[in-house]
Parts: sequence; C-alpha cells; structure tokens
Amino acid sequence: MGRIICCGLGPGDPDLMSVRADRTVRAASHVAYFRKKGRPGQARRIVEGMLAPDVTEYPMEYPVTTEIAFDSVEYVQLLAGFHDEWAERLARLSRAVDVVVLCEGDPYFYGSFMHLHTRLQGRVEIEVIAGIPGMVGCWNGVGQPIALGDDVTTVLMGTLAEDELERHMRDSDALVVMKTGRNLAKVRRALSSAGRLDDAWLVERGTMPGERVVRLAEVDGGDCPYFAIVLVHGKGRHPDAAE
Ligand SMILES: C[C@@]1(CC(=O)O)C2=NC(=C\c3[nH]c(c(CCC(=O)O)c3CC(=O)O)Cc3[nH]c(c(CC(=O)O)c3CCC(=O)O)/C=C3\N/C(=C\2)[C@@H](CCC(=O)O)[C@]3(C)CC(=O)O)/[C@H]1CCC(=O)O
Ligand SMILES: C[S@@+](CC[C@H](N)C(=O)[O-])C[C@H]1O[C@@H](n2cnc3c(N)ncnc32)[C@H](O)[C@@H]1O
Repeated sequence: MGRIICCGLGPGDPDLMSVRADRTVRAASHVAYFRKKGRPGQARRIVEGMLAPDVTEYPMEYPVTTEIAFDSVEYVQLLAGFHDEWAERLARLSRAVDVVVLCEGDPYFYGSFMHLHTRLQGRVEIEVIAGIPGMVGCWNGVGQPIALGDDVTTVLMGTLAEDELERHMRDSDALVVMKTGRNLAKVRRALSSAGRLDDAWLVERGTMPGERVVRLAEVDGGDCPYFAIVLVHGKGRHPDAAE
C-alpha cells in the first residue's frame, strides 16, 4: 500500500524549499502536479532539475481557468469532474506506489490540493509537507515587517466582491490580497475607497524568475499575472512597537 505525499514547495525559489521537501522530491518515482493547459506549471518549474531520470510524471491539466466565469454552473461542474477523475487516478496509483503531489507554497493554505484532499481523506494515507506560503516570499521581497505590535492581518482573495474587499480593508491593519490577476483594477478601487492605496505594494512572481516589486499606485494598467499579491504593511501600536 502506497501513500499520497503532498509536498509544499515554498513560494518559488527552489532554495526556499524545506529539507524534507527537497529529500521527498528527489526520491520520488511518481510525481503529479497541476498546470494550465499549454504551460509547464509553476510547481513543476520549481523542481526542474531535481527529479530522478526515471520518474513518471502526471500533469493534471485544468480544463479551464479564466475561459469561463468561475462562479458559473459550467465551471463548477467541469472542475468537480476534473477533481473527481484525478482523485480516482491517484487513489488507484497509490495502492501500489507512493505518489508525490507537488504544490506551490503551503498545501493547506488555499492550495489546489485541498480539492483532492477532501476526496481522498480516509481512503488513502496522506502526508502533507509544510511549505513557506507565497505571501511570505512576497513580503520578504518588499523588505519591511508586514505586521507588528497589535496589528490585525487579513488575507483577502481578489475574487471577492468590491464592497467586501473595501470593508475588510478598512477594518484591518496589515493586508494581503491574493488572486489579484484580472481582479487588480477592482482591488485597486477598493484600496482607494478604504484610503489604503498609497501604502500598497504589488509583488508579481515573488521569489520566482521575473519577480517585480512596485508601489501599486505607480502601476499602469489594470492587469497583472495570476501569481501576484498586493500587500499593505501594518504600522504597529506606535512607531517603535516591534516585538
Ligand atoms: C477561476 C479562478 C478563480 C479563483 O482564483 O478563485 C481560479 N483560477 C483562476 C485563474 C488562473 N488560474 C491559473 C492561471 C494560469 C496561471 C499561469 O499559468 O500563469 C490563471 C490565470 C489565467 O488563466 O489567465 C492556474 C492555476 N490555478 C490554480 C493553480 C494551482 C495553485 O495555485 O496551487 C494554478 C497554477 C497552475 C500552474 O502552475 O500552471 C488553482 C486554482 N485556481 C482556482 C480558480 C481554484 C479552483 C476553483 C475552486 O476553488 O473551486 C484553484 C484550484 C485553487 C484556488 O485558486 O483557490 C481564477 C480566475 C480569476 C480571475 O477571474 O481572474
Ligand atoms: C491557489 S493560491 C495558492 C496559494 C499557495 N498554496 C500558497 O501557500 O501561497 C494562488 C495564489 O497565491 C498567490 N501566490 C502564491 N505564490 C505566489 C508568489 N510566489 N508570488 C506572488 N503570488 C503568489 C497568488 O495570489 C495566486 O493567485
């Protein structure tokens, strides 16, 4: 009986992978990972050069990402079918061998593996290896403390409605906005209404090749890559409140 090992790979730079993840990836004989059709996949890219020469790879290609609305019935059905199918394939495979599923960042933190985890839990032995979340790599790239003292930190998804975003932005000190991508213009308007735009940073592809760190107010255009995060740093209780 094999296991499914979901391996958190950290934010992008392979040097930021844990020792356990490094060891697991190098020893793997069967490796699965998500990717957009026609692209190599971020998780696969992180482990480039680390896989054994005789490894068997299972790219799990999303049937859609942004081609149709993510809240449409069709999108939900397509993704549910896709996740069902891969959960079955991995369950079958893991009867004979260990399968390593690659996951960017930390698997339990908005990771795509959660959709397989809910389908496989209790049926197959699962191990999840912790990884540094993408947002940690991003705030490291800005080079300032994200939160200190009594700061409340809120993690938001850019896919939320504009009024929801604005409400949370007003109520929190430090902010992390993930899934910015095509939602960047909306995130920007919400920050502006909440009076936080001038303090916001945009980090594209944090710790990955092509990383870009800029003040959001200085960005032209309303679009950015899917792998991008907006940050607003907390200011702490008072200027010297760092603990
Ligand atoms: C629809 C949408 C809504 C949303 O984000 O909620 C959404 N993905 C969108 C865009 C998008 N996704 C990807 C690209 C290409 C990036 C590139 O290749 O550059 C683009 C952009 C594009 O296609 O242009 C690829 C991708 N997607 C995921 C991973 C894996 C990972 O990140 O672990 C990878 C990397 C694969 C790789 O490495 O190749 C994971 C997830 N994507 C989901 C949804 C979640 C399932 C739905 C659910 O929760 O039921 C799930 C499973 C988990 C989650 O995100 O929570 C959003 C539209 C937002 C908008 O409207 O702008
Ligand atoms: C499905 S979530 C996956 C989160 C991942 N499990 C983690 O721990 O960071 C995808 C979102 O994470 C964010 N993200 C993850 N890694 C990133 C990085 N290195 N640079 C910028 N954004 C990143 C982006 O906002 C992207 O839309």
